[in-house]
Amino acid sequence: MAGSPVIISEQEVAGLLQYGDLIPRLQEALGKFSRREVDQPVRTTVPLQKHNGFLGLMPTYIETEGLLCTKLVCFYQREAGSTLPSTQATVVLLDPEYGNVKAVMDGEVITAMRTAAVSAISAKLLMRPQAEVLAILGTGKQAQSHYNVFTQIFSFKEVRVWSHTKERAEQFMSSVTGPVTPCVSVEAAVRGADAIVTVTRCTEPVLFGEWVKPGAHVAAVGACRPNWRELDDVLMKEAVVYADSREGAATESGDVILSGADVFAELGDVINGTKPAHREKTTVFKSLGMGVQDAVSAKLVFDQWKHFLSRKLK
Ligand SMILES: NC(=O)C1=CN([C@@H]2O[C@H](COP(=O)(O)OP(=O)(O)OC[C@H]3O[C@@H](n4cnc5c(N)ncnc54)[C@H](O)[C@@H]3O)[C@@H](O)[C@H]2O)C=CC1
Ligand SMILES: O=C([O-])C1=[NH+]CCC1
Repeated sequence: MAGSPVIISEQEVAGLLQYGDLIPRLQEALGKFSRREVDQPVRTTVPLQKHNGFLGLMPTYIETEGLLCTKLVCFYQREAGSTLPSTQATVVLLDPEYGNVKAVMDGEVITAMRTAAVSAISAKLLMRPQAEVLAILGTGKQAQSHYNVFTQIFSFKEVRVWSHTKERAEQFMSSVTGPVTPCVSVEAAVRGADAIVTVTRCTEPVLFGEWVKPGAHVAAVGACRPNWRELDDVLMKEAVVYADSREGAATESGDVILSGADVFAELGDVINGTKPAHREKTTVFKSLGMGVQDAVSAKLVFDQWKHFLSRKLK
């Protein structure tokens, strides 16, 4: 019989989700997605014109796991200096047999951590093993989660960060626990970098191919609308381009659509061994974010939550 849904708060999700559990589950899910074992349409978006944003609906069903889930995410192009959040997300887990809601949980931590974890998987597969310098463009929530996971699983000698405002760069520097070099320009941040993460709210290119070291790996995380850009045409055309979802990139990514670049493979194809990882070349991983990533993250949270509850009741 269907019970009442449980509500899991942002603090609880943060306490229950660990990169060590998340990364292998996401890697497995990306492989399944590319083997067409997941029902997950491209995100539906409803424009919120008055507020310069979108509501994204991200349903997913993995029949073999009995996993039915949807995320609701609002994302905005905020004015410079706005203190309002640029994304707000909620994840809903359902029982596929009864159709009832099992859990409603905060989606902020899930969105921050699963996106960074997927970028880390792209770097694990596509970055040169001897990579020494990481550059992060942007200093918001995604910049923080990317800093955390990249410094946790790789050994960079230097991490550089660029922000379009000095205040945001200072805030970022004081919020992270490890060393970081602030840079005055994008060019200064990315010249000579082996890995570059773009996590800005830019709608025009901010990262130019002429500055990128040949053989570098770029995880391009922002610019999730067909007319938004973070990377220029030179970089998109020179690099081997991978995406989380080929269909998603063709529908939502301004960097892919407006540059006319080909998507060589999905990350899942590399995981499945059906497409090669061109580590020796300049690579771009175009991340749009997928419902399947939220679904497996939410299942992890819910399973952990039930585990702790049953221990408490003993
Ligand atoms: N691929 C995916 O799965 C996901 C992508 N995103 C995208 O990642 C990006 C970052 O998200 P959050 O960190 O949550 O946002 P945030 O608002 O916390 O941080 C955005 C950063 O971009 C900077 N920025 C804003 N306007 C800029 C401009 N015109 N030029 C350069 N920098 C600018 C801000 O100073 C800040 O450092 C957004 O584009 C968001 O839509 C977010 C969630 C998931
Ligand atoms: O996957 C996601 O949650 C998002 N992608 C772009 C904005 C939010």
